[in-house]
Amino acid sequence: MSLERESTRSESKTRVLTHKDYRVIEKIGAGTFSEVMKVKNMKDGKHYACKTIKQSVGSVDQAHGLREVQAMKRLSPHPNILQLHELIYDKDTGTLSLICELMDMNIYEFIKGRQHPVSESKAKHFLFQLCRSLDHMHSRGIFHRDVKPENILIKNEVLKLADFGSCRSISSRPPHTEYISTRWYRAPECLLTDGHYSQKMDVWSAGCVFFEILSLSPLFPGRNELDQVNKIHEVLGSPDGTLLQKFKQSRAMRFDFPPRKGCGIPPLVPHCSPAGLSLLEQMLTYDPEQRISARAALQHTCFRELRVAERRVGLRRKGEGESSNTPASDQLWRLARQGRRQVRQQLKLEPLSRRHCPLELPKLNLGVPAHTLPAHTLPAHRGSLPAISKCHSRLNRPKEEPHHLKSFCMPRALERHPQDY
Ligand SMILES: Nc1ncnc2c1ncn2[C@@H]1O[C@H](COP(=O)(O)OP(=O)(O)OP(=O)(O)O)[C@@H](O)[C@H]1O
Repeated sequence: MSLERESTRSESKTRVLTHKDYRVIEKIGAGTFSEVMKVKNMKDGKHYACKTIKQSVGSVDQAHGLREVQAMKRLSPHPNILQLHELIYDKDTGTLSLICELMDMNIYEFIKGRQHPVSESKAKHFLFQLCRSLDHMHSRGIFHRDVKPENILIKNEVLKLADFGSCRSISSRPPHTEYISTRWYRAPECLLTDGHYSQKMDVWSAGCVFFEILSLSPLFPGRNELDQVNKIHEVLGSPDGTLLQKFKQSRAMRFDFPPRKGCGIPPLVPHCSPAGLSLLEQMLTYDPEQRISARAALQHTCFRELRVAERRVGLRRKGEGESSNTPASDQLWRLARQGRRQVRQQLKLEPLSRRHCPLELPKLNLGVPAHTLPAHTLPAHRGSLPAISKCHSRLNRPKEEPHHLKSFCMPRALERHPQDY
């Protein structure tokens, strides 16, 4: 078997190597479109994750054109983006494998079967890193479109966003016709418009993930798209007339919701601090234009301790000439924990008016082309959950509807059963 390996850094070099370069240790994950194995590099002795794409790829050029590969190359290196080490392409079978850094587990695995809630400081530390990865991505003109616990990987308190197979260029103009995002994490604009959504959809999904880490159950576990909208309205209420009108303008079919008041988010996470709740509510704002951006989220009061700790790590690193052995994120978390009591006391002393939630618009760097394979080689949608995922709540995690359901069934269902809302 001849395999071609291309370093992701020097794209011009292609060399033939044998399968002996990597030894498979065990299977660690599977998705609809890939299988992921833990492998050992026989040369450097290090362990990696090898993601083998199920669909065959026609050529090395096509492999480099895959949006997942393009996005990983464009976004790396970043402390919160999964690092692509190299690509391995088997000419004979058209099999493509992405050799990536190895992580311990995904966020779903981290929370499933837990008896005790994750502390808010830990959940915030994860969310901070997730917002950093999204801000980085959005500022480079790409949005992810499938942020969910299974696509967020962790190792030693460090979080990395993974699975860039659904990502899209921010500069590509809506309507987006592909079927995207996993139902429970799908933003209202994705559910209620014909593809008129943008990077704020990632912020919604991240808000759902934050809630899930805090409460150990999904916030909007819809059984289908119609039920998904219903679940959102149970909590947030139905959108007001102006917003509804805005959504309707970008949907071919008619839909109406009788006014409904939701229960709100606070009773669902009674243990969450006011600052945590404030950020959660801003991330889960129905109107994408009013929803906080990833960049503004990073400046939220909720992350003040982490920002302070980050500055301290930065200063310490500078002082040590960047030679610390402890990962920055570990140090950050430890420092944040140390400083928490101090900050809590400060917060008690501060007048309420100072606990504001600053808003700021993201700087978007437009113009990243979306690289896609021809339709016959690229899967039409990438929304389903990995086979290894098991139900951790009373409901099964969602299996995705086929593409045609997105286009036709949802509006008809809404028209036929407006009383459901
Ligand atoms: N670098 C890694 N380190 C450790 N585990 C990983 C790594 N990459 C992927 N995994 C595991 O494999 C699972 C599937 O990976 P991934 O989501 O990238 O595949 P996919 O086929 O694109 O999935 P999907 O069906 O969501 O599109 C992840 O949820 C994770 O548990």
